[in-house]
Amino acid sequence: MRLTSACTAVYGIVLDAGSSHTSVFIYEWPAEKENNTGMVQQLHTCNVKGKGISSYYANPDGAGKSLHECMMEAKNKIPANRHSETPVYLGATAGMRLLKMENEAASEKVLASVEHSLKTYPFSYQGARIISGQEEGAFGWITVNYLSKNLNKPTGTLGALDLGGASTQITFVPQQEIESNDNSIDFRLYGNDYHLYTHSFLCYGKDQALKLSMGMKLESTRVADKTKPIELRDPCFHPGYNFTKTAQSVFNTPCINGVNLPTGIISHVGLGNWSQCQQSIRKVFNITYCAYSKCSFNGVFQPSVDGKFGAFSAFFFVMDFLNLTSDSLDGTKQRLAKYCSTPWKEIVEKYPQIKQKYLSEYCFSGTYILTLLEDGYSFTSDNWKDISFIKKIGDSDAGWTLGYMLNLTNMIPAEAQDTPLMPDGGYITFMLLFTLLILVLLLMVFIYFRRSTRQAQKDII
Ligand SMILES: Nc1nc2c(ncn2[C@@H]2O[C@H](COP(=O)(O)OP(=O)(O)OP(=O)(O)O)[C@@H](O)[C@H]2O)c(=O)[nH]1
Ligand SMILES: [Ca+2]
Repeated sequence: MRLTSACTAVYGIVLDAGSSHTSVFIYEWPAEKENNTGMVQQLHTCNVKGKGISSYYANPDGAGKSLHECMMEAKNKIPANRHSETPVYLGATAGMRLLKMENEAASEKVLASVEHSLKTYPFSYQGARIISGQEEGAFGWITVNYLSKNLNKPTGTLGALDLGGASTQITFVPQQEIESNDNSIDFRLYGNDYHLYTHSFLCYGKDQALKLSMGMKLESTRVADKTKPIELRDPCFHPGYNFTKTAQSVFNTPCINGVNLPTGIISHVGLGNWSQCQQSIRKVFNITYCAYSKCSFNGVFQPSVDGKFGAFSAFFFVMDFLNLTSDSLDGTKQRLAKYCSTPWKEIVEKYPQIKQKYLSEYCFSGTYILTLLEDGYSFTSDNWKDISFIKKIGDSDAGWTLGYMLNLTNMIPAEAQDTPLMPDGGYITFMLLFTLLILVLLLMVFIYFRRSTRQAQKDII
Protein backbone atom coordinates (compact mmCIF):
# COMPACT_ATOMS: atom_id res chain seq x y z
CA MET A 1 0.00 0.00 0.00
CA ARG A 2 1.26 3.44 -0.91
CA LEU A 3 0.12 6.49 0.96
CA THR A 4 0.12 9.73 -0.96
CA SER A 5 -1.61 12.92 -0.10
CA ALA A 6 -0.03 16.34 -0.42
CA CYS A 7 0.64 18.50 2.65
CA THR A 8 -1.24 16.34 5.15
CA ALA A 9 -0.21 13.98 7.89
CA VAL A 10 -0.37 10.29 7.17
CA TYR A 11 -0.80 7.58 9.79
CA GLY A 12 -0.03 3.90 10.24
CA ILE A 13 -0.82 1.45 13.05
CA VAL A 14 1.27 -1.58 14.08
CA LEU A 15 0.27 -4.00 16.83
CA ASP A 16 3.21 -5.70 18.52
CA ALA A 17 1.68 -8.95 19.78
CA GLY A 18 4.51 -10.03 22.08
CA SER A 19 4.70 -13.07 24.34
CA SER A 20 4.00 -11.07 27.50
CA HIS A 21 1.70 -8.35 26.18
CA THR A 22 0.43 -6.48 23.12
CA SER A 23 1.22 -2.84 22.38
CA VAL A 24 -0.43 -0.68 19.74
CA PHE A 25 1.84 1.85 18.03
CA ILE A 26 0.47 4.76 16.01
CA TYR A 27 2.91 6.43 13.63
CA GLU A 28 2.55 9.76 11.87
CA TRP A 29 4.50 11.47 9.08
CA PRO A 30 4.11 14.35 6.65
CA ALA A 31 2.95 12.88 3.33
CA GLU A 32 5.23 14.98 1.17
CA LYS A 33 8.37 13.81 3.01
CA GLU A 34 7.49 10.18 3.38
CA ASN A 35 10.71 8.84 1.83
CA ASN A 36 12.98 10.98 3.94
CA THR A 37 14.86 9.16 6.69
CA GLY A 38 13.76 9.92 10.24
CA MET A 39 10.47 11.56 9.20
CA VAL A 40 8.10 8.96 10.65
CA GLN A 41 7.38 9.57 14.31
CA GLN A 42 5.52 7.70 16.97
CA LEU A 43 2.34 9.61 17.75
CA HIS A 44 0.93 7.37 20.46
CA THR A 45 1.24 3.94 22.10
CA CYS A 46 -1.33 1.96 23.99
CA ASN A 47 -0.59 -1.10 26.11
CA VAL A 48 -3.33 -3.70 25.82
CA LYS A 49 -4.54 -4.78 29.28
CA GLY A 50 -3.76 -8.36 30.26
CA LYS A 51 -1.33 -10.89 28.82
CA GLY A 52 -0.15 -11.55 25.28
CA ILE A 53 -2.48 -12.99 22.62
CA SER A 54 -0.92 -16.47 22.90
CA SER A 55 -2.31 -16.71 26.46
CA TYR A 56 -5.82 -16.89 24.90
CA TYR A 57 -5.14 -20.32 23.36
CA ALA A 58 -8.06 -21.85 25.28
CA ASN A 59 -10.37 -18.89 24.64
CA PRO A 60 -9.37 -17.45 21.23
CA ASP A 61 -12.27 -14.96 21.13
CA GLY A 62 -10.73 -13.19 24.10
CA ALA A 63 -7.59 -12.37 22.06
CA GLY A 64 -9.51 -10.19 19.57
CA LYS A 65 -11.67 -8.60 22.26
CA SER A 66 -8.60 -7.66 24.34
CA LEU A 67 -7.56 -5.19 21.61
CA HIS A 68 -10.75 -3.14 21.76
CA GLU A 69 -9.77 -0.34 24.17
CA CYS A 70 -6.49 0.40 22.40
CA MET A 71 -8.11 0.31 18.95
CA MET A 72 -10.71 2.81 20.17
CA GLU A 73 -7.87 5.02 21.37
CA ALA A 74 -6.36 4.77 17.88
CA LYS A 75 -9.70 5.79 16.41
CA ASN A 76 -9.77 8.88 18.59
CA LYS A 77 -6.14 9.84 17.97
CA ILE A 78 -6.25 9.65 14.17
CA PRO A 79 -8.42 12.25 12.37
CA ALA A 80 -11.58 10.62 11.03
CA ASN A 81 -10.88 11.72 7.45
CA ARG A 82 -7.65 9.66 7.49
CA HIS A 83 -9.11 6.45 8.97
CA SER A 84 -9.84 4.60 5.76
CA GLU A 85 -6.30 5.22 4.41
CA THR A 86 -4.53 4.22 7.63
CA PRO A 87 -2.97 0.75 7.33
CA VAL A 88 -3.13 -1.61 10.33
CA TYR A 89 -0.67 -4.47 10.71
CA LEU A 90 -0.37 -7.01 13.51
CA GLY A 91 2.87 -8.91 13.98
CA ALA A 92 3.08 -11.66 16.58
CA THR A 93 6.42 -12.78 17.99
CA ALA A 94 7.83 -15.55 20.18
CA GLY A 95 4.73 -16.32 22.29
CA MET A 96 2.79 -17.21 19.14
CA ARG A 97 5.81 -19.04 17.65
CA LEU A 98 5.80 -21.25 20.74
CA LEU A 99 2.02 -21.74 20.63
CA LYS A 100 2.27 -22.72 16.95
CA MET A 101 4.91 -25.33 17.86
CA GLU A 102 2.72 -26.71 20.62
CA ASN A 103 -0.73 -26.45 19.07
CA GLU A 104 -0.93 -25.11 15.52
CA ALA A 105 -4.75 -25.17 15.40
CA ALA A 106 -4.94 -23.02 18.55
CA SER A 107 -2.46 -20.49 17.13
CA GLU A 108 -4.53 -20.22 13.95
CA LYS A 109 -7.70 -19.61 15.99
CA VAL A 110 -5.99 -16.85 17.95
CA LEU A 111 -4.79 -15.18 14.72
CA ALA A 112 -8.28 -15.53 13.20
CA SER A 113 -9.74 -13.89 16.30
CA VAL A 114 -7.44 -10.85 16.16
CA GLU A 115 -8.00 -10.58 12.41
CA HIS A 116 -11.77 -10.60 12.89
CA SER A 117 -11.48 -7.95 15.59
CA LEU A 118 -9.12 -5.65 13.63
CA LYS A 119 -11.44 -5.71 10.60
CA THR A 120 -14.23 -4.15 12.66
CA TYR A 121 -12.40 -0.80 12.92
CA PRO A 122 -12.54 1.86 10.19
CA PHE A 123 -8.88 1.45 9.19
CA SER A 124 -7.29 -0.34 6.26
CA TYR A 125 -6.60 -3.83 7.65
CA GLN A 126 -3.40 -5.25 6.12
CA GLY A 127 -2.94 -8.57 7.91
CA ALA A 128 -2.06 -10.35 11.14
CA ARG A 129 0.76 -12.88 11.10
CA ILE A 130 3.55 -14.44 13.11
CA ILE A 131 6.77 -12.76 12.04
CA SER A 132 9.99 -14.79 11.92
CA GLY A 133 12.83 -14.26 14.37
CA GLN A 134 14.96 -13.01 11.45
CA GLU A 135 12.36 -10.37 10.57
CA GLU A 136 12.10 -9.35 14.21
CA GLY A 137 15.88 -8.84 14.38
CA ALA A 138 16.20 -7.12 11.01
CA PHE A 139 13.27 -4.72 11.50
CA GLY A 140 14.55 -3.79 14.98
CA TRP A 141 17.87 -2.92 13.31
CA ILE A 142 16.11 -0.84 10.63
CA THR A 143 14.11 1.01 13.31
CA VAL A 144 17.10 2.09 15.38
CA ASN A 145 19.14 3.10 12.33
CA TYR A 146 16.22 4.93 10.69
CA LEU A 147 15.53 6.88 13.88
CA SER A 148 19.24 7.65 14.33
CA LYS A 149 19.29 8.86 10.70
CA ASN A 150 22.20 6.52 9.91
CA LEU A 151 20.75 5.01 6.77
CA ASN A 152 21.50 7.63 4.13
CA LYS A 153 24.94 8.48 5.44
CA PRO A 154 28.21 6.65 4.91
CA THR A 155 28.74 6.56 8.70
CA GLY A 156 28.58 3.38 10.79
CA THR A 157 25.34 1.76 11.85
CA LEU A 158 24.01 0.79 15.26
CA GLY A 159 23.67 -2.90 16.15
CA ALA A 160 20.33 -3.92 17.70
CA LEU A 161 19.82 -6.04 20.82
CA ASP A 162 16.22 -6.89 21.73
CA LEU A 163 15.25 -8.89 24.81
CA GLY A 164 11.63 -10.02 25.01
CA GLY A 165 9.82 -12.41 27.31
CA ALA A 166 10.24 -15.45 25.06
CA SER A 167 13.01 -14.63 22.57
CA THR A 168 16.01 -12.40 22.13
CA GLN A 169 17.58 -10.97 18.96
CA ILE A 170 21.07 -9.77 18.04
CA THR A 171 21.60 -7.94 14.71
CA PHE A 172 24.61 -5.99 13.45
CA VAL A 173 26.90 -5.32 10.49
CA PRO A 174 29.91 -7.59 11.14
CA GLN A 175 33.51 -7.06 10.03
CA GLN A 176 33.97 -10.72 9.16
CA GLU A 177 32.26 -13.09 6.75
CA ILE A 178 28.87 -14.54 7.74
CA GLU A 179 29.45 -18.29 7.65
CA SER A 180 25.82 -19.37 7.96
CA ASN A 181 23.09 -18.42 5.46
CA ASP A 182 20.42 -18.59 8.17
CA ASN A 183 22.06 -15.65 9.89
CA SER A 184 22.59 -13.42 6.92
CA ILE A 185 20.27 -10.75 5.60
CA ASP A 186 20.89 -8.19 2.85
CA PHE A 187 19.25 -4.82 2.32
CA ARG A 188 19.73 -1.99 -0.14
CA LEU A 189 18.51 1.21 1.51
CA TYR A 190 18.96 4.76 0.21
CA GLY A 191 21.57 3.50 -2.26
CA ASN A 192 23.70 1.67 0.34
CA ASP A 193 24.12 -2.11 0.62
CA TYR A 194 23.88 -3.58 4.10
CA HIS A 195 25.03 -7.11 4.85
CA LEU A 196 23.61 -7.95 8.28
CA TYR A 197 24.22 -10.72 10.77
CA THR A 198 21.06 -11.59 12.73
CA HIS A 199 19.95 -14.32 15.08
CA SER A 200 16.85 -14.82 17.20
CA PHE A 201 17.09 -17.25 20.11
CA LEU A 202 13.66 -18.71 20.78
CA CYS A 203 13.21 -19.59 24.49
CA TYR A 204 15.96 -17.12 25.50
CA GLY A 205 13.68 -14.18 26.32
CA LYS A 206 13.87 -13.40 30.02
CA ASP A 207 10.66 -15.21 31.09
CA GLN A 208 11.47 -18.42 29.24
CA ALA A 209 15.12 -18.28 30.33
CA LEU A 210 13.94 -18.12 33.95
CA LYS A 211 11.80 -21.22 33.41
CA LEU A 212 14.74 -23.00 31.72
CA SER A 213 17.06 -22.10 34.55
CA MET A 214 14.56 -23.19 37.24
CA GLY A 215 13.91 -26.42 35.33
CA MET A 216 17.63 -27.19 35.22
CA LYS A 217 17.99 -26.60 38.95
CA LEU A 218 15.09 -28.94 39.68
CA GLU A 219 16.18 -31.63 37.25
CA SER A 220 18.96 -32.59 39.59
CA THR A 221 16.70 -32.57 42.68
CA ARG A 222 15.81 -36.04 43.92
CA VAL A 223 12.29 -36.20 45.31
CA ALA A 224 12.11 -38.58 48.26
CA ASP A 225 8.65 -37.78 49.63
CA LYS A 226 6.22 -36.98 46.82
CA THR A 227 3.57 -35.65 49.23
CA LYS A 228 5.76 -32.73 50.35
CA PRO A 229 6.51 -29.62 48.22
CA ILE A 230 9.81 -29.81 46.37
CA GLU A 231 12.21 -27.20 47.66
CA LEU A 232 13.94 -25.14 44.97
CA ARG A 233 16.80 -23.27 46.63
CA ASP A 234 17.51 -20.48 44.16
CA PRO A 235 20.59 -18.18 44.32
CA CYS A 236 18.91 -15.81 41.79
CA PHE A 237 16.17 -14.77 44.26
CA HIS A 238 16.60 -12.62 47.35
CA PRO A 239 17.29 -14.10 50.79
CA GLY A 240 13.98 -14.37 52.65
CA TYR A 241 12.00 -14.85 49.40
CA ASN A 242 9.83 -17.93 49.88
CA PHE A 243 6.82 -18.59 47.66
CA THR A 244 4.87 -21.69 46.78
CA LYS A 245 4.22 -22.27 43.09
CA THR A 246 2.76 -25.13 41.10
CA ALA A 247 5.18 -26.98 38.82
CA GLN A 248 2.53 -26.63 36.10
CA SER A 249 2.63 -22.80 36.27
CA VAL A 250 6.42 -22.74 36.04
CA PHE A 251 7.02 -25.41 33.43
CA ASN A 252 4.04 -25.03 31.07
CA THR A 253 6.23 -24.29 28.07
CA PRO A 254 7.58 -26.22 25.09
CA CYS A 255 10.98 -24.64 25.83
CA ILE A 256 11.67 -27.27 28.50
CA ASN A 257 10.10 -30.29 26.88
CA GLY A 258 12.05 -33.46 27.37
CA VAL A 259 13.51 -32.34 30.67
CA ASN A 260 12.65 -34.70 33.50
CA LEU A 261 10.65 -32.37 35.73
CA PRO A 262 8.75 -32.95 38.91
CA THR A 263 5.02 -32.26 39.16
CA GLY A 264 3.07 -30.87 42.14
CA ILE A 265 4.02 -28.01 44.40
CA ILE A 266 7.33 -26.18 44.44
CA SER A 267 8.58 -24.19 47.39
CA HIS A 268 10.74 -21.49 45.77
CA VAL A 269 13.31 -20.26 48.30
CA GLY A 270 15.71 -17.38 47.60
CA LEU A 271 19.41 -17.54 48.57
CA GLY A 272 20.61 -14.21 47.15
CA ASN A 273 24.01 -15.32 45.91
CA TRP A 274 25.00 -13.55 42.71
CA SER A 275 28.03 -15.63 41.69
CA GLN A 276 26.12 -18.91 42.20
CA CYS A 277 23.24 -17.37 40.27
CA GLN A 278 25.55 -16.60 37.37
CA GLN A 279 26.93 -20.15 37.42
CA SER A 280 23.40 -21.55 37.26
CA ILE A 281 22.49 -19.23 34.36
CA ARG A 282 25.62 -20.26 32.40
CA LYS A 283 24.14 -23.76 32.23
CA VAL A 284 21.31 -22.60 29.95
CA PHE A 285 23.89 -21.70 27.28
CA ASN A 286 25.30 -24.77 25.58
CA ILE A 287 28.85 -23.97 24.48
CA THR A 288 30.08 -27.51 23.90
CA TYR A 289 29.71 -27.62 20.12
CA CYS A 290 30.28 -25.26 17.20
CA ALA A 291 30.49 -26.15 13.50
CA TYR A 292 31.81 -22.69 12.51
CA SER A 293 34.92 -20.66 13.22
CA LYS A 294 33.08 -19.21 16.24
CA CYS A 295 29.69 -19.45 17.91
CA SER A 296 27.68 -17.59 20.49
CA PHE A 297 25.93 -20.61 22.09
CA ASN A 298 23.80 -23.61 21.16
CA GLY A 299 25.95 -24.09 18.03
CA VAL A 300 24.84 -20.77 16.51
CA PHE A 301 27.40 -18.96 14.37
CA GLN A 302 28.24 -15.43 15.51
CA PRO A 303 30.97 -13.13 14.21
CA SER A 304 32.72 -10.84 16.74
CA VAL A 305 30.49 -8.01 17.84
CA ASP A 306 31.48 -4.76 16.19
CA GLY A 307 30.57 -1.09 16.60
CA LYS A 308 27.96 0.52 18.81
CA PHE A 309 24.79 -1.26 19.93
CA GLY A 310 21.38 -0.15 21.13
CA ALA A 311 19.90 -2.60 23.67
CA PHE A 312 16.16 -2.16 24.12
CA SER A 313 12.93 -3.77 25.44
CA ALA A 314 13.71 -5.78 28.60
CA PHE A 315 17.44 -4.98 28.27
CA PHE A 316 16.36 -1.43 29.07
CA PHE A 317 13.54 -2.08 31.63
CA VAL A 318 15.81 -4.24 33.76
CA MET A 319 19.06 -2.26 33.55
CA ASP A 320 17.17 1.01 34.06
CA PHE A 321 15.46 -0.30 37.21
CA LEU A 322 18.80 -1.54 38.54
CA ASN A 323 20.41 1.81 37.69
CA LEU A 324 23.01 0.02 35.60
CA THR A 325 22.64 1.76 32.24
CA SER A 326 25.95 3.62 32.42
CA ASP A 327 28.27 1.51 34.57
CA SER A 328 31.42 -0.40 33.53
CA LEU A 329 31.13 -4.19 33.27
CA ASP A 330 32.95 -4.64 36.58
CA GLY A 331 30.84 -1.99 38.30
CA THR A 332 27.70 -3.67 36.95
CA LYS A 333 28.76 -7.01 38.46
CA GLN A 334 29.52 -5.50 41.85
CA ARG A 335 26.26 -3.59 42.10
CA LEU A 336 24.26 -6.57 40.91
CA ALA A 337 25.91 -8.81 43.52
CA LYS A 338 24.95 -6.31 46.22
CA TYR A 339 21.38 -6.06 44.93
CA CYS A 340 20.90 -9.84 44.79
CA SER A 341 22.07 -10.27 48.37
CA THR A 342 19.63 -7.62 49.70
CA PRO A 343 16.90 -9.30 51.81
CA TRP A 344 13.51 -9.63 50.08
CA LYS A 345 11.82 -7.75 52.93
CA GLU A 346 14.02 -4.69 52.33
CA ILE A 347 13.36 -4.80 48.59
CA VAL A 348 9.59 -4.88 49.08
CA GLU A 349 9.76 -2.00 51.57
CA LYS A 350 11.93 0.06 49.24
CA TYR A 351 9.68 -0.35 46.17
CA PRO A 352 6.09 -0.67 47.44
CA GLN A 353 4.66 0.62 44.15
CA ILE A 354 6.27 -2.06 41.95
CA LYS A 355 4.51 -5.37 41.28
CA GLN A 356 6.15 -8.05 43.42
CA LYS A 357 6.45 -10.43 40.48
CA TYR A 358 8.58 -7.90 38.56
CA LEU A 359 10.47 -7.00 41.73
CA SER A 360 11.38 -10.57 42.61
CA GLU A 361 12.85 -11.24 39.16
CA TYR A 362 15.26 -8.31 38.71
CA CYS A 363 18.20 -10.16 40.32
CA PHE A 364 17.71 -13.07 37.91
CA SER A 365 17.01 -10.80 34.93
CA GLY A 366 20.01 -8.53 35.54
CA THR A 367 22.32 -11.52 35.94
CA TYR A 368 20.80 -13.15 32.85
CA ILE A 369 21.39 -9.99 30.77
CA LEU A 370 24.98 -9.73 31.92
CA THR A 371 25.67 -13.42 31.23
CA LEU A 372 23.94 -13.32 27.82
CA LEU A 373 25.95 -10.27 26.75
CA GLU A 374 29.32 -11.36 28.18
CA ASP A 375 29.34 -15.16 27.93
CA GLY A 376 26.77 -15.52 25.14
CA TYR A 377 27.60 -12.70 22.71
CA SER A 378 31.21 -12.12 23.90
CA PHE A 379 31.03 -8.46 24.89
CA THR A 380 34.01 -7.60 27.11
CA SER A 381 34.89 -4.93 29.65
CA ASP A 382 36.52 -3.02 26.75
CA ASN A 383 33.45 -2.80 24.53
CA TRP A 384 30.77 -2.81 27.26
CA LYS A 385 30.62 1.00 26.87
CA ASP A 386 29.53 0.49 23.24
CA ILE A 387 26.19 -0.84 24.47
CA SER A 388 23.56 1.86 25.10
CA PHE A 389 20.53 0.71 27.03
CA ILE A 390 17.73 2.64 25.38
CA LYS A 391 13.96 2.82 25.42
CA LYS A 392 13.39 5.50 22.82
CA ILE A 393 15.24 7.39 20.11
CA GLY A 394 13.66 10.84 19.96
CA ASP A 395 9.99 10.26 20.72
CA SER A 396 9.79 6.81 19.15
CA ASP A 397 10.27 3.46 20.89
CA ALA A 398 13.12 1.22 19.77
CA GLY A 399 11.62 -2.08 18.59
CA TRP A 400 10.77 -3.96 15.39
CA THR A 401 7.37 -2.32 14.69
CA LEU A 402 8.53 0.87 12.98
CA GLY A 403 10.94 -1.00 10.67
CA TYR A 404 8.16 -3.45 9.84
CA MET A 405 5.79 -0.65 8.83
CA LEU A 406 8.44 1.27 6.87
CA ASN A 407 9.11 -1.88 4.88
CA LEU A 408 5.49 -2.77 4.21
CA THR A 409 4.56 0.76 3.15
CA ASN A 410 7.66 0.94 0.85
CA MET A 411 8.82 3.98 2.71
CA ILE A 412 12.53 3.29 2.53
CA PRO A 413 13.71 3.55 -1.07
CA ALA A 414 16.42 1.14 -2.23
CA GLU A 415 18.16 3.88 -4.18
CA ALA A 416 19.20 7.33 -3.04
CA GLN A 417 16.70 9.97 -4.16
CA ASP A 418 17.49 11.52 -7.61
CA THR A 419 17.33 15.05 -6.32
CA PRO A 420 18.53 14.82 -2.76
CA LEU A 421 16.11 16.58 -0.47
CA MET A 422 17.75 19.29 1.53
CA PRO A 423 17.90 18.72 5.23
CA ASP A 424 15.63 21.05 7.18
CA GLY A 425 18.53 23.31 8.27
CA GLY A 426 19.71 23.67 4.65
CA TYR A 427 16.19 24.44 3.49
CA ILE A 428 15.79 27.25 6.02
CA THR A 429 19.18 28.77 5.09
CA PHE A 430 18.26 28.54 1.41
CA MET A 431 14.93 30.32 1.98
CA LEU A 432 16.62 33.09 4.00
CA LEU A 433 19.26 33.72 1.30
CA PHE A 434 16.58 33.65 -1.39
CA THR A 435 14.45 36.21 0.48
CA LEU A 436 17.53 38.40 1.02
CA LEU A 437 18.31 38.30 -2.70
CA ILE A 438 14.76 39.33 -3.59
CA LEU A 439 14.97 42.24 -1.10
CA VAL A 440 18.32 43.40 -2.56
CA LEU A 441 16.87 43.22 -6.07
CA LEU A 442 13.79 45.20 -5.00
CA LEU A 443 16.04 47.79 -3.34
CA MET A 444 18.15 48.11 -6.52
CA VAL A 445 15.02 48.53 -8.67
CA PHE A 446 13.72 51.15 -6.21
CA ILE A 447 17.05 53.11 -6.25
CA TYR A 448 17.19 52.91 -10.05
CA PHE A 449 13.66 54.33 -10.39
CA ARG A 450 14.31 57.12 -7.87
CA ARG A 451 17.48 58.12 -9.74
CA SER A 452 15.71 58.08 -13.10
CA THR A 453 12.82 60.18 -11.68
CA ARG A 454 15.24 62.75 -10.20
CA GLN A 455 17.18 62.90 -13.48
CA ALA A 456 13.92 63.42 -15.38
CA GLN A 457 12.94 66.25 -12.95
CA LYS A 458 16.40 67.87 -13.37
CA ASP A 459 16.08 67.61 -17.15
CA ILE A 460 12.68 69.41 -17.00
CA ILE A 461 14.15 72.18 -14.81
N1 LIG B 1 10.05 -4.38 34.93
C1 LIG B 1 9.37 -4.24 33.84
N2 LIG B 1 9.24 -5.31 33.07
C2 LIG B 1 8.53 -5.16 31.97
C3 LIG B 1 7.94 -3.93 31.57
N3 LIG B 1 7.31 -4.12 30.40
C4 LIG B 1 7.51 -5.42 30.08
N4 LIG B 1 8.22 -6.04 31.05
C5 LIG B 1 8.66 -7.44 31.10
O1 LIG B 1 9.81 -7.54 30.26
C6 LIG B 1 9.78 -8.75 29.53
C7 LIG B 1 9.89 -8.46 28.09
O2 LIG B 1 8.85 -7.62 27.71
P1 LIG B 1 8.64 -7.28 26.19
O3 LIG B 1 9.90 -6.77 25.62
O4 LIG B 1 7.42 -6.48 26.07
O5 LIG B 1 8.44 -8.79 25.65
P2 LIG B 1 7.41 -9.32 24.58
O6 LIG B 1 7.46 -8.44 23.39
O7 LIG B 1 6.09 -9.50 25.20
O8 LIG B 1 8.03 -10.77 24.26
P3 LIG B 1 8.65 -11.36 22.91
O9 LIG B 1 7.50 -11.91 22.12
O10 LIG B 1 9.59 -12.42 23.37
O11 LIG B 1 9.36 -10.24 22.22
C8 LIG B 1 8.49 -9.45 29.96
O12 LIG B 1 8.86 -10.34 30.99
C9 LIG B 1 7.63 -8.36 30.50
O13 LIG B 1 6.76 -8.85 31.51
C10 LIG B 1 8.12 -2.82 32.43
O14 LIG B 1 7.66 -1.71 32.16
N5 LIG B 1 8.84 -3.04 33.54
CA1 LIG C 1 9.10 -8.08 21.79
